Amino acid sequence: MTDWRSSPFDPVDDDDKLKEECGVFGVVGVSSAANFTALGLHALQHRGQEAGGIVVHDPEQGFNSVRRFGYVRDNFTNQETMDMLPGPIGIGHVRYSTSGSKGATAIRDVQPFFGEFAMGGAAIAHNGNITNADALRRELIERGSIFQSSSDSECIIHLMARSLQRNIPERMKDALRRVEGAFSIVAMTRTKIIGVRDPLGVRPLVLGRVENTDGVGWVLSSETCALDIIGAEFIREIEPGEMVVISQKDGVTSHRPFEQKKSRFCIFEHVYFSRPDSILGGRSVYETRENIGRELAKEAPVDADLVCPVPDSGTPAAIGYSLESGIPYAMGIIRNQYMGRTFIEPSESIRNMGVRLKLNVNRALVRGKRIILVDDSVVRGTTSRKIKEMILDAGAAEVHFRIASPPTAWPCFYGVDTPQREKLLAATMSAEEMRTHLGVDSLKFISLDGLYRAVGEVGGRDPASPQYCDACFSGDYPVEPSDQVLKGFQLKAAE
Ligand SMILES: O=P(O)(O)OC[C@H]1O[C@H](OP(=O)(O)OP(=O)(O)O)[C@H](O)[C@@H]1O
Ligand SMILES: NC(=O)CC[C@H](N)C(=O)O
Ligand code: SF4
Ligand SMILES: [Mg+2]
Repeated sequence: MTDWRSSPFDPVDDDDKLKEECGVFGVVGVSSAANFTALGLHALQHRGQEAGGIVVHDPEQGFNSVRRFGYVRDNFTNQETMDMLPGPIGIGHVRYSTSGSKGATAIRDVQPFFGEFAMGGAAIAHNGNITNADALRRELIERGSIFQSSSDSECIIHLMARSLQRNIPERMKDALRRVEGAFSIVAMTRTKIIGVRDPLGVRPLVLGRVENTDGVGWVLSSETCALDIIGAEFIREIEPGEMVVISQKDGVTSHRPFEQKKSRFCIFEHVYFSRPDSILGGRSVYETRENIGRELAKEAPVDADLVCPVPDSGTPAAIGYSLESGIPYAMGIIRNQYMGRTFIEPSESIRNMGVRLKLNVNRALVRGKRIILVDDSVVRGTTSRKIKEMILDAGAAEVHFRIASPPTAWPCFYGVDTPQREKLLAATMSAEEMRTHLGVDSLKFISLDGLYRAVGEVGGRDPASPQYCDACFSGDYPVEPSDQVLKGFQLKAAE
């Protein structure tokens, strides 16, 4: 196996799932920024369940922070903790690691990160992944930086420290011009929150406005679902390559620190990561997923009795498939609501058990029926293989898998923790080999063009200049993952 991920700074590859990413949130101009941030992070919990943190600033008590492993609801609901976080301005982060330590192993890698500069303190929360982080870290360490964590995101703080600019937003601009890869960042100073998206806008970030007893407050969030929970109004998306600097006094100012580029938003946000009640690119994620299901039904029809989703993320696509095909929709698999979005399993047997703990077949419904199972993705095939066994055990006559994304054949280096390439089913098997491996009657994936049509690109994917990042399907990386290439990762062109 190629050891293209190993470096002293890399995590141990102990996990096999395509996991979520991180969620970032910030607010200014409210009486208790920590309460708003805790609510916002709770709404973004699907983006990261390993750990969460909040940093606030209060004119009298200065900066304070709490960073903990686990869920927001367990860490940021008790009064004692919240009393430690006073102030009208704050930012927060929920983490799924892509770099540095994984899981609940090193609290020092939990964000937001904080730095004290000549002009005052600043904290940053980062969603994404820096593709030249190893190179930057080496350079910074050689020049005297003392790192506190093993996270890629910490490089930004050190780059800011080395900048000669006189204020924090300008130092951030300097720092981020050196950073490659994907970043949606929410940062704060004593009086301002700052939101930035990388030039390609790979990760989402939105701006909201919240009226409260203290007047008008401003909010930055990974997704709009976190605006809803605090009663904030969705104003707009932060644009790719844009930096907004927001204070209660001056409102929102927009800056363009980078050279303008054509955007390459992550197409998988539409398929899986974002919450279905969020708005992305002017459209509800739910609506897009239903469209994906409709496209899939057009591309890959099959005669069957029932369309059943693999809950939760397969549900809207299954509804779309059913509406388009006219085959009735049914809840053939029931999800245990007490299981988190992703069950992190250390071994194959526990992994299989994880699927059983989370999903169960509705036996009475599927017996003797030809079932179409719709899921959003097949990564390693653990979920699909187990579900197929369970549904055949329950007496289904046929099982047809329909997948709402193309085969995942390449790792993501932009903020989603994917297994090594060798562990991705589609990296080593053709669609027919995967069908045999999973032991199903048929297996079809939506085409890349079909997916583009479903997200609103009527002409499909423009191969000369793709409208989205789709590297995990196409191997076409919009930013070269330079650290990985140095460690031996083979790009498609090199194969
Ligand atoms: O092929 P695999 O390696 O099994 O990975 C693919 C599965 O993982 C995800 O589900 P997950 O259970 O993580 O989250 P969900 O509840 O949001 O669907 C995804 O929705 C697929 O069902
Ligand atoms: N998923 C993410 O966006 C992770 C952010 C950052 N790279 C970390 O590992 O903490
Ligand atoms: S590689 Fe896939 S998951 Fe990663 S940013 Fe691109 S489309 Fe999204
Ligand atoms: Mg799933």
